[in-house]
Amino acid sequence: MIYTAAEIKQIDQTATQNGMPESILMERAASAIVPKLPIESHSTILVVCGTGNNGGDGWVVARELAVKGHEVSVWLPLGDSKSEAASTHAAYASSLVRVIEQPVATDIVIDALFGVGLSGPVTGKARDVIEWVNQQMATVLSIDLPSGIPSDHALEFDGLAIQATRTYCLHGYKRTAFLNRTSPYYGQIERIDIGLPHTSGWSVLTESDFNRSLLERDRFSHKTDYGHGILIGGSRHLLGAPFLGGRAAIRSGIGLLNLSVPREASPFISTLPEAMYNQHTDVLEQSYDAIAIGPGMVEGEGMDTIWQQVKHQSCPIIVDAGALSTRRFETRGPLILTPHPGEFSRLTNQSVEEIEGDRFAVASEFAKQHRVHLILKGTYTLIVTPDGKGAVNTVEASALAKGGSGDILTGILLALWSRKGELQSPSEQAVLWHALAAKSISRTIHPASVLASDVIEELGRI
Ligand SMILES: NC(=O)C1=CN([C@@H]2O[C@H](COP(=O)(O)OP(=O)(O)OC[C@H]3O[C@@H](n4cnc5c(N)ncnc54)[C@H](OP(=O)(O)O)[C@@H]3O)[C@@H](O)[C@H]2O)[C@@H](O)CC1
Ligand SMILES: [K+]
Repeated sequence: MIYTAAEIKQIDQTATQNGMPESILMERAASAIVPKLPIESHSTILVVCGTGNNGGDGWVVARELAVKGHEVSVWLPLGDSKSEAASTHAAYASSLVRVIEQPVATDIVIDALFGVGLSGPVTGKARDVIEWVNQQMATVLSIDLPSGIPSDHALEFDGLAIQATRTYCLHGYKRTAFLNRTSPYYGQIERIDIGLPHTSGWSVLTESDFNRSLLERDRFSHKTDYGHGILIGGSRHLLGAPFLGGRAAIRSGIGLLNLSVPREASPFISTLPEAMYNQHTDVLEQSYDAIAIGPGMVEGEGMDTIWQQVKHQSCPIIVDAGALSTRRFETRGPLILTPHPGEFSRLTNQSVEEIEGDRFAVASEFAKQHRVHLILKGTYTLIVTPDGKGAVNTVEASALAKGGSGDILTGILLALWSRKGELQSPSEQAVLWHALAAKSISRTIHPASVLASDVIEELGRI
């Protein structure tokens, strides 16, 4: 689960009001973190504590490590704790550890300077403290967040934050763990359960969330059980995209596929004989289980006429690439938009920087406002439902950073949305499948060298 700072504060406050004091939550956090710390018996440890509750967590971790016999120093560069819970812990812990005035080089630095209480870019003496930590050769282990990293968005982040080796995120992840500008500071991330209830609208997708039963087939099934979709794509100069998308749809198990392509694509039809063909000028006579429109299309070239027909269908409609260029949100069935940040910038009139700096909020707001399913692509693709809730894909696959990848995702989406509503979260499963196939093929072909068609062939191998 992923939380904003305000959500964490609310959860914290509810717990406190119901008899679960912050000091106990700090105990819980520390007792869950300490066994996970990669510390050897001879390691020297410096815990850098700030004046808030993040510093309080640091104090309890320091105490526990000292009790276990480690050599622990605590540095309070910003002065004594201002929080009551942290002060209580500090009072006892300071009798067990060495409190130092000047920092010394150690093997391990535990960063408990700032957590979710940071507001805006770091000011004052803390800037020097962060720079000092970043100059050390030590393993840096951050509690909750790398200090200096904001929790929710990167819009005001000025680049000054602790570079962690590893970050232990308390209760849930923070949004900035999945933003391009801030995620590198986290190092490896690990979530720490502190026994509080989960209430977030955002979840994290990992490899284990991929539903492998997607690839199962009933021995008595028929092609119509797996859906009939149509992919409309291509333009005079972009003829490959619909074929990539169509092949991906078939490799993702679609029962029947129509490809609607421009007349100029005729020479390529023999490359995908498994599909049935239409031309863009044909009338959409049949009803389909899902429609995908856009790969390789450009505005003009009959797009408006095609859209007029498509929008009256009541099945799910996946809109990608060229078909995203104008704001078409009125459909009878579910609408699934799949923009990359540049396309999303044109849809929202916000800059790519604004989108990338605050993806979760911008994507959620847009999905709610237009009542659409949104797949905002990127290293951490967001999959958002019309209620503004969503998930972030954390299966990273650098092989997907090339032309053709989006067409493949559209094909997988078409296959999964065609399956007559039998699937839970077809968009999430499509994004995971796409990333897992790319990750899998990258084990035998270097990611720089992987072709979009290699990813398609891998879909059936994961
Ligand atoms: N439910 C949970 O998950 C639980 C979470 N817990 C922990 O509590 C942490 C949150 O603690 P928190 O709210 O006390 O804030 P925290 O991050 O320590 O920072 C506050 C300090 O930052 C300072 N400061 C602010 N902005 C600044 C700036 N721009 N530049 C410089 N300074 C700035 C501010 O200074 P002030 O404004 O007061 O002068 C204040 O001293 C959370 O991350 C987790 O570790 C657990 O303990 C319990 C359960
Ligand atoms: K921290």
